[in-house]
Amino acid sequence: MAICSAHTTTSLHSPCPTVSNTGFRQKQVIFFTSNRRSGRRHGGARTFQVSCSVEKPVVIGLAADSGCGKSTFMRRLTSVFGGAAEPPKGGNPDSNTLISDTTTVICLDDYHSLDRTGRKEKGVTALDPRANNFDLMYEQVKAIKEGQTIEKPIYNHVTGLLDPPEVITPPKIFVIEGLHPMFDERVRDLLDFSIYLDISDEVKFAWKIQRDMAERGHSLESIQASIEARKPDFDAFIDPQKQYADAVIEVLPTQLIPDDNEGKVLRVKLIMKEGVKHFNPVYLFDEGSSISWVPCGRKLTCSYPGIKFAYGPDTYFGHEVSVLEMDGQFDRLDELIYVESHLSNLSTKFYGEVTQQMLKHADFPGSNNGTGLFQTIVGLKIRDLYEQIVAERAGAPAETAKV
Ligand SMILES: Nc1ncnc2c1ncn2[C@@H]1O[C@H](COP(=O)(O)OP(=O)(O)OP(=O)(O)O)[C@@H](O)[C@H]1O
Ligand SMILES: O=C(CO)[C@H](O)[C@H](O)COP(=O)(O)O
Repeated sequence: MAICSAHTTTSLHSPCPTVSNTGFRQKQVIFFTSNRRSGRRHGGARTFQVSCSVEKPVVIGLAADSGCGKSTFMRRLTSVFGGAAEPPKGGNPDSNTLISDTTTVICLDDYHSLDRTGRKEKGVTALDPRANNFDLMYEQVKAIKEGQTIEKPIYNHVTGLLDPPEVITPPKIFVIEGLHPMFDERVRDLLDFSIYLDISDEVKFAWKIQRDMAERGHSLESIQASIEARKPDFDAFIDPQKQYADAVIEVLPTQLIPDDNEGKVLRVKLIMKEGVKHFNPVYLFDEGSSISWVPCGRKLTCSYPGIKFAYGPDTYFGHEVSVLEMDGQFDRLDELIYVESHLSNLSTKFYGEVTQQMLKHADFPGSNNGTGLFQTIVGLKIRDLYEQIVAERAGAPAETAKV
């Protein structure tokens, strides 16, 4: 079993033992501290007493712009593993980290090297690599992957300052989510699986308005200005990461309503890279064929503008991919079972698990459309990938369900 949990005393840089060991060991912790005013930081090693064991975390990267559904996706992923995720107990109330029994999700905003004032003074956005410490990101993700405990900085979104670091111990599944998980080649190479949430400008705008106007009291003009100010850096540093992703969830305006500008009905594509170890793309009806399917009728209730699925092979940044697409939205979530029964390679443990997950989180954004459906499916694929990696390490073939 994997987890190295930190206590508060003890020794130096030793990896977890190579045999299962539930006793305490002394261990080096890689950390960085920062000066709130200057944004300058220094690093070092502190020693902790830790309990170690052999299993090393599987590392997942999730990239997207701010406000594009990363937190919602993470809640769906954690739920697939059966637990609820919470901030570290007794830690900084403004921590960005979420921990469940199986997963630890860290937010890469914590590797901002410049605080809000520092960025303003230097005239750079948080998306600019110069505002982020990729060396530390790499060292700490690598350390976690090797089973070591780290002391990770915290970027406080409430104050805009860099807070004192928090201790992160290696979980079974370590998720790094944020703006740049695939930007730095060294970090990218540590990922066992990567996902990019590709939200089109029109949809991003609609979601931002919904959240920032309704929930945060921002004006329409300020939301528009903030999106436009970020756009050059988004195009230069964030968007190109999608070429490296093993799965991309692309969210576009519907094609079912001519000239739709409401952004409520969505066309969502799940782009799955072929040939990725431990990842078999989902397919509709017949693997490798090109399919167009309108399921509305006796088994699926559809009000205007209906629902349309498509599936087929394609290329994406020179890679062979399979693409599953859903345009439209569900009227009745319980009827999703009809769609689920026509999909294969879902990596569910039992018939209807996708539908069950979707019903469980019917109140999450996107539960009535392809965003929720594909996020749930990717969550199941990650569970499958994790189980295969663990079984491989143990020298046994994974007992994975391929419903
Ligand atoms: N699938 C979806 N359908 C509709 N709206 C969505 C969807 N996903 C997210 N949103 C909207 O976007 C907002 C942000 O979602 P979420 O908090 O999951 O994104 P995030 O990427 O974690 O944001 P941030 O990085 O700013 O914390 C939600 O409050 C909701 O308004
Ligand atoms: O792009 C972002 C990722 O979440 C944020 O804008 C960035 O982290 C800066 O945060 P804040 O706006 O709170 O200073």
